[in-house]
Amino acid sequence: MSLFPNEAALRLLETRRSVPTSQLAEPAPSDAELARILTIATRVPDHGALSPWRFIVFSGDARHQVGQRLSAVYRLEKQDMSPERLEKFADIMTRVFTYAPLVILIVSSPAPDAKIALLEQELSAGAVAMNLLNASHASGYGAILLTGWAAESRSAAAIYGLAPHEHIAGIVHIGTATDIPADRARPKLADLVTHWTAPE
Ligand SMILES: Cc1cc2nc3c(=O)[nH]c(=O)nc-3n(C[C@H](O)[C@H](O)[C@H](O)COP(=O)(O)O)c2cc1C
Repeated sequence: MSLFPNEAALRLLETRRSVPTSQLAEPAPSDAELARILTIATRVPDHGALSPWRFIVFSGDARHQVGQRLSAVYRLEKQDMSPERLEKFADIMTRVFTYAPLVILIVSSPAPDAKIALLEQELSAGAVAMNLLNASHASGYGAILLTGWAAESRSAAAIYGLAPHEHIAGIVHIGTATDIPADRARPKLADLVTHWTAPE
């Protein structure tokens, strides 16, 4: 017996693609839509039911305010860069959370003393990211998962208030797509799938 066969859901999964931040505009999901998207995002395989992830949401002015702080610590962290490059990238950091109207950090927050392997907990955070992208798509919004310095730097992590054992699994930018981007070439299944058979 199937729980919930749904051709429309399959079509939805088949059509999801990332929307570049340059094509993400207002409006963002409403608070109610966002609550539903995030609830769906948490519906993931999670060995030990640890919920080893959490979200930090940036909207409105908070996106500019965090950008100012990111830019300041970027300047401190990258003092070996040439002045021109430093200026260029520090300026980008002021804007890096403002391209889309809504930005969500997925924080991998593994339970420090759990018996479940760290990799399994981090994979669960990856599953959260994927569900978040699909739920955004199903809600009629465009989204993309990005990383980069703002996701990797420990100075940036301090700005978000991460604990030492936490990491950014991804930064998801969400908005209304101004255009439907062309799909990229997808991997050929035949290159990826083998069927194991027992040796003779
Ligand atoms: C963990 C992770 C981090 C990523 N970081 C970036 C990034 O910083 N910049 C980027 O252009 N794409 C990044 N990507 C790729 C995009 O999220 C996306 O997969 C790609 O644009 C292809 O789009 P698709 O989702 O339609 O396949 C990342 C993907 C993953 C899984």
